[in-house]
Amino acid sequence: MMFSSPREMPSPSSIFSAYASMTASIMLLRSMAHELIPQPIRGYLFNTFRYLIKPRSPTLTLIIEESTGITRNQVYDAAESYLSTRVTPENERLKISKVPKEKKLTIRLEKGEKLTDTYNGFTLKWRFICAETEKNSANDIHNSNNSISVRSEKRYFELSFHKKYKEIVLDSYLPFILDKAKEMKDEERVLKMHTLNTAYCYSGVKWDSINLEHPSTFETLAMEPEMKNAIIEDLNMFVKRKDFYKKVGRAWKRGYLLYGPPGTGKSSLIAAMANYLKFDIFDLQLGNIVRDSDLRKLLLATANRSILVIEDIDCSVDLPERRHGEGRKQTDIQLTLSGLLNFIDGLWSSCGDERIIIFTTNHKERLDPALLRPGRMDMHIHMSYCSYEGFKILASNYLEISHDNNPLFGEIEGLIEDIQITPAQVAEELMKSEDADATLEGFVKLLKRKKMEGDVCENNNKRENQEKQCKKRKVSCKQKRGGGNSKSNVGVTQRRTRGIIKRGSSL
Ligand SMILES: Nc1ncnc2c1ncn2[C@@H]1O[C@H](COP(=O)(O)OP(=O)(O)OP(=O)(O)O)[C@@H](O)[C@H]1O
Ligand SMILES: [Mg+2]
Repeated sequence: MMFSSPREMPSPSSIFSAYASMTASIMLLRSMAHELIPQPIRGYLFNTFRYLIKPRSPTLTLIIEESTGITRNQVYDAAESYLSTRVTPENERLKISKVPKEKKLTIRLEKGEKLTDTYNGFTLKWRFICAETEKNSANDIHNSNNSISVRSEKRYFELSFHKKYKEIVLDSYLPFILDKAKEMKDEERVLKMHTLNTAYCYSGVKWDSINLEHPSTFETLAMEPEMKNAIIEDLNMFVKRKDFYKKVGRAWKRGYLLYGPPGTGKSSLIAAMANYLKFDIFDLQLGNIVRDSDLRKLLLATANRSILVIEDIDCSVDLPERRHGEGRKQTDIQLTLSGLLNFIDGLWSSCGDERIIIFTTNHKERLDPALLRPGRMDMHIHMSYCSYEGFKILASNYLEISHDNNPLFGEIEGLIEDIQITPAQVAEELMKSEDADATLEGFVKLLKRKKMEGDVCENNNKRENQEKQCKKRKVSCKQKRGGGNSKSNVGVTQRRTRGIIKRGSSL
């Protein structure tokens, strides 16, 4: 269609006639297409045309369905947990529930609820959708008269964000949500302590479990900070090295030997490790196991992500004699600790992941050297008497005081390093009263008293040692003592090394 001059405006009648002729052409084309192009191709062309002319949206929406068909969708479950922590005052309807074993209330979004989250400085919009669907039951397809329609709910999340963040969302934001949800699940997990039930002695022993409610954590544990950090680092390294263990062909396990006097926190450290890793504890009291077959059965019944504890192994190594004394056949007794370790190694290499084994003893020197040789246990941890660092942790836990707000700390620092006092004894002293000053004064008196006793004891030991040395060298001890400056020994005590960690080459 042409206009007489480019400056001339088209008249309404000419616009109308142009529109009419364009519509007529489209109608003609449509009817020709109907005649000439088959239906499926026509549909395809129509959709393509629509796609091409549709205005582009900058937003990408991901649909996260509850199930993948066969199994649950982990992203959905993770998003559900994660979003419960992102609830804002904008939300109007939330679902709240609690089941008996859970510690906390569970919060979930109600259908239709929306949430806005930010990640790396950009915004993401979440919407929870719950759509009701109606399906005919499969059995009734052939029998339309009796067809039963089954109502079901389809639940999913819609996650919308700007398209340019697609990579970040897929590679970083969603993995972050998966990790976060795992962390939350671990936190909520109720840990179990499994002990042997000996009531089944004749039909074999079995595990009984109770909730592990030991409150010990690395924060409450009185230990040298370097030693504590070394243990935490070792545990962190262990849990993240699944692929490494697989690559080098080793069982994914770690062994710790805790040794030291009673009351220095060996059992507390085990509980702290379990609470930190969220691992269950299996407390294997070897004294209650009679047959190898029972031991095998018990070990097979332990779960992954667990700590197998064998306490007081210096007592357990006498097992054969004890059993023999009880009238058991020698053939029943094939258990030595290093034999047990080999056995566990073999078992866990084939069926076990993320296993920790901990032996404790009060007398390391009494242990079978085979157990102590390098490579047997990965870490030897010496739990020793309370140091000043340990005291500070206990004082803060029990009395909520620190060296900044109490002048007696200086005096305690000077005294405690020279005295053999276990953290258990310190804890007991600090629990005596709620009055922090009075408690610390009493504690200082106790340390002074102990120091007096300790000095006498240590000086006596020194004299005995000197005499032994003198005898060896066939020199008269009296002569030497007479010539020496005996005063120099008075009041001098040696500082003990507290908390030694020896690392064996890994198992
Ligand atoms: N290092 C520590 N840090 C904090 N508390 C401790 C520590 N050591 C001991 N305690 C306190 O003393 C109590 C007894 O300690 P624990 O049972 O851990 O000692 P243990 O070394 O296992 O003793 P045993 O050799 O007799 O089994 C604990 O419940 C805890 O209250
Ligand atoms: Mg103990």
